Amino acid sequence: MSFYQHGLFYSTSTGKTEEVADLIQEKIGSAAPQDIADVDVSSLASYDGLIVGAPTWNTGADSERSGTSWDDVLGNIAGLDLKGKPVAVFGLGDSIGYGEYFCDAMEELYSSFKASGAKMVGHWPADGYQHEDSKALLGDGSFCGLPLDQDNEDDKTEERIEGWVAQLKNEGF
Ligand SMILES: Cc1cc2nc3c(=O)[nH]c(=O)nc-3n(C[C@H](O)[C@H](O)[C@H](O)COP(=O)(O)O)c2cc1C
Repeated sequence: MSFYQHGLFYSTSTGKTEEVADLIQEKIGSAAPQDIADVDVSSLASYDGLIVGAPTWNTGADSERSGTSWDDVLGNIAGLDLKGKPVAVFGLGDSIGYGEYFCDAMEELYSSFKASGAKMVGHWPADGYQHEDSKALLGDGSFCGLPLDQDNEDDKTEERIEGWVAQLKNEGF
């Protein structure tokens, strides 16, 4: 029996990231997903590990790409002390309609949590996606987290989550 407590936090505009958060919860067995809008971000420090997810909107902007409540709290998160805590990012996007900007907002979550000292886990190979480009690419052929495309590839989502969750467990999550 594990006494680790993992938190799962998301934001959404049209509900797709919330649906995916529910599926991730089912596969990993974390606590119920919470909308980051309903949370005092200082409480994030009380978890043993975090999974955090956002959609990408605000195409073409330099920052605040999620278009959701994350945009208001990422600065505060960067200032928290999450030293050594495993944190994994997922993102929702449209790899065809917005193929130059696929899941860009993942990069903003990644950078903010990384600045807090968190141990970033859950990088994911970019093979098998249809995007042209993304800020969330790390330069080594991987994304900084798990991108999911409910607009074009929802048939791949469950398998991707299962693979990612298995990887997180191998990475000490
Ligand atoms: C106006 C608009 C802008 C969008 N911009 C992007 C984008 O820049 N990059 C991307 O990957 N997806 C983009 N998308 C797709 C959404 O991220 C995608 O539909 C996502 O699943 C929505 O998640 P949500 O329902 O949780 O808000 C955009 C969608 C709309 C309608």
